Amino acid sequence: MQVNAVAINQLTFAWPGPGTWRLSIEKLQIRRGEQVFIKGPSGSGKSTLLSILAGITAVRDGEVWVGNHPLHRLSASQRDHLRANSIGFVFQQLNLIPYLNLLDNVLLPVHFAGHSLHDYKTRAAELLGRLDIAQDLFHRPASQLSVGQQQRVAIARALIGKPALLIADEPTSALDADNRDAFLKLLLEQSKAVQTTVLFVSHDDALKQHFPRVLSMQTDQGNVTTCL
Ligand SMILES: Nc1ncnc2c1ncn2[C@@H]1O[C@H](COP(=O)(O)OP(=O)(O)OP(=O)(O)O)[C@@H](O)[C@H]1O
Repeated sequence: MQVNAVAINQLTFAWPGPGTWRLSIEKLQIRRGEQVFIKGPSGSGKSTLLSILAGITAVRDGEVWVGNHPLHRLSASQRDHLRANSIGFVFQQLNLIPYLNLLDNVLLPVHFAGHSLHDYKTRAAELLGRLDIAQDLFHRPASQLSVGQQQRVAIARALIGKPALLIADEPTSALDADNRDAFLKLLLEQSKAVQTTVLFVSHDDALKQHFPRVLSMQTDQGNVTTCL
């Protein structure tokens, strides 16, 4: 049976507090291996949706599945476990640890997931090689890398555990057009190589041409966002 990478049914979400904004998604299915561009104006709920899918924000109304894991039924610690084992992240601030060397940065998610680092060292080196990072850089602190190299290390780090899902939140917004396209190409190629489903959020409409599927977050006059 084909299991979706993401399935949402009858989800309604509101942040606690006085705000009127709501997220309402009746049905959304993303197949394994799909590469999806998520767009929407500021405040439309893109980060909220990613936070729900990453299991950081809990849902009470509706169903949210990541693979065959029902996030709506999991405890906070079960969601932490799922996040550490099944989800990779790339953000605009690449969040490399400047004083750790490049290999150790790539291996961080393995460490957090509680796996043996030894088992992943070869894979980290292979991944960095595919991303065109020379071996003599592996033991340099991340702070000594160029921005382009840091981006490639961030891709390697996000994919080291072959996560089911890669969440990319505005990772290209600080880049010029050439760097942006190169980064995106590598991210999509390498995700495909490990069959990771990609959810890529950006304000930049020009990027949607790189993605087979586009989801649009739209907010109506009643301040309710849905995802089409
Ligand atoms: N932690 C929070 N607590 C309360 N309200 C929040 C919180 N985070 C976001 N919101 C509100 O939820 C709504 C959706 O915000 P969200 O950050 O998800 O939008 P976004 O599309 O990611 O915006 P941007 O593109 O500016 O990052 C907004 O009305 C915002 O003010």
